Amino acid sequence: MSQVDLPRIEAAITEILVAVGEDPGREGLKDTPARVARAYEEAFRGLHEDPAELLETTFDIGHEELVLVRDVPFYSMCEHHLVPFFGRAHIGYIPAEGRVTGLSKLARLVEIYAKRPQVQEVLTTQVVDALVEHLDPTGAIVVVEAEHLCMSMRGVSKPGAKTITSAVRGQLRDAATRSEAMSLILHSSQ
Ligand SMILES: Nc1nc2c(ncn2[C@@H]2O[C@H](COP(=O)(O)OP(=O)(O)OP(=O)(O)O)[C@@H](O)[C@H]2O)c(=O)[nH]1
Ligand SMILES: [Zn+2]
Repeated sequence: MSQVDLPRIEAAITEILVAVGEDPGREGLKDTPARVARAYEEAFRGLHEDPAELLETTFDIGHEELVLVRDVPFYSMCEHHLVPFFGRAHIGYIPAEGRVTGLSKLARLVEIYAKRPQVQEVLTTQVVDALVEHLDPTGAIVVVEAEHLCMSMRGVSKPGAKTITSAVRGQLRDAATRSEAMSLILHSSQ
């Protein structure tokens, strides 16, 4: 069973359509509330996913240097306007005692926090703090670059403006290590 109250979303969307002056009974809109409910279920599914479970399995390969997965695309929903913000996340960490997680898990971790009503700064720190809490790495870094549709399609109307946020923990706060990670990340943006 879905953990999301789909009928409640459907009723709310019907109300919104009426409120903006539309006819929710017309042909093109009759399935829209149900479609939007399913789309919201997908857009907010991270609320029901557990990062502890995701990062439960680690394996020891004796690697104690930086591991960085860059250019992980994501789509999230701005919690102020409920419109998308989207871009790329870069996730790096220095494994403690050689214990690493699967590379895909780093991208899945971004998904867990992106698929929620969100602000970019919080997305960035939640991902880095989950790495620290569940992998206990020597260091961790997360950089997020995104375009916010609430700034592009409405309001200030500045399409193309990019917001960049970063969060660093542990040894990656040291200038040399941080600069190595940042140069690998920036290289990807060329
Ligand atoms: N810091 C931060 N701000 C965000 C994010 N997403 C949207 N915002 C901002 O949230 C603010 C909300 O401002 P309000 O004045 O309450 O809302 P508003 O009248 O719709 O503001 P405008 O977007 O300027 O029209 C706006 O400045 C948005 O640009 C985010 O991820 N981080
Ligand atoms: Zn917004």
